[in-house]
Amino acid sequence: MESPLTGSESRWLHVTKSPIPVRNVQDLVASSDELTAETMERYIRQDIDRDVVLAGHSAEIPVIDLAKLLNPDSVAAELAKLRFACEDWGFFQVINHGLPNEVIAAAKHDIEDFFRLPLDAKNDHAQRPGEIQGYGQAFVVSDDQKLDWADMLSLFSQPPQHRDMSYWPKQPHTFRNSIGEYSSELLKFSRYIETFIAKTLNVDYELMGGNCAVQTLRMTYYPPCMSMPNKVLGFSPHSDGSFITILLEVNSVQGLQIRKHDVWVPVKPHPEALLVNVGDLLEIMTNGKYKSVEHRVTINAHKERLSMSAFHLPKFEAIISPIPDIIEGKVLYKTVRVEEYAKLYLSNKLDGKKALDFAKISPT
Ligand SMILES: O=C(O)CCC(=O)C(=O)O
Ligand SMILES: [Fe+2]
Repeated sequence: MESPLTGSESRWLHVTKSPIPVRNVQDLVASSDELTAETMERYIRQDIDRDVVLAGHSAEIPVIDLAKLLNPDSVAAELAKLRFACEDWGFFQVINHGLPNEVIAAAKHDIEDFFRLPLDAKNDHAQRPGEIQGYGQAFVVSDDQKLDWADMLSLFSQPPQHRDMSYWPKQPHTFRNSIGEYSSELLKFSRYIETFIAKTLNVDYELMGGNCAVQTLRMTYYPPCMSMPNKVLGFSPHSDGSFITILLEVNSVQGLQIRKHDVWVPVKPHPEALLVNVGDLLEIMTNGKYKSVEHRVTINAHKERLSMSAFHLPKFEAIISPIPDIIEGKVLYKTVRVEEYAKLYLSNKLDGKKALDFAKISPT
């Protein structure tokens, strides 16, 4: 079947291809006799123990109530909370998000089912040769070539037009429907959140999220690591190259940590909430007022963690720059084309620097 993707969308798929061949972690864990010192070596990080982790702080991640934002009596106070969350945390939980429970339940169910499939069944999705790496350990390779202890499925999604994408996994057979529904509902939710974020800045929605046309979904499975859970990372420290990211913590197993004042703060999954974070492009547009905060995922000795991230981006042709009305003082970020930024972000050629650093205007 001919891919219905348009030019810029298929370019996105090209840039997400894995730069190095890597073994599928879930498969590796399943055949435990292969977990030798040699195979583990690529995952072990000697220095994670040195990082300070602040337990007991997770409850403080702001909780925003979408119902209160939609109520004229409570909107002002809730917007103040949202503004504080974006400035101070870069992360917030959203309750009363409006996604139907059954849509979330069906998506969670199918994500769990997908990762339970044997490897060749996961890979069984029609795709044009060489076009995308839909399933597998993708581009998450840190500079020292240490690998992340995770398996992932990345789907480019822009419902409802692209339900006919040729690379949906064939199993579970309800997957395309459940993930498609979730994706459509999430898009509606994101419009609200982007509108309210624009309101916290007193700018026009069209200037901000109004051009967020692209939603990419990434489902991640973090296998347990019995032998050395404190020596591997599920996801290396990074900030998201999106405008905003919306995370569904599929089975509510803890693992995500966010960096705040140079310590890692664990995020306690909130079963009723969606977790939203500020991405690099929103940081650029707000001239640094809203922070795209670094985060990572740790591994549990006994429990698997499953999550689904939805990255919201403006279309690839869009040009991003600090919005004049928001700038206080100096302009700190360059003007970037979304496509260029996405390529840089995914290129793994950053010499230890974050993509965001390249968008900063260096002080003269
Ligand atoms: O799995 C998670 O909790 C976070 C995943 C993440 O940070 C990402 O997909 O960018
Ligand atoms: Fe992330």
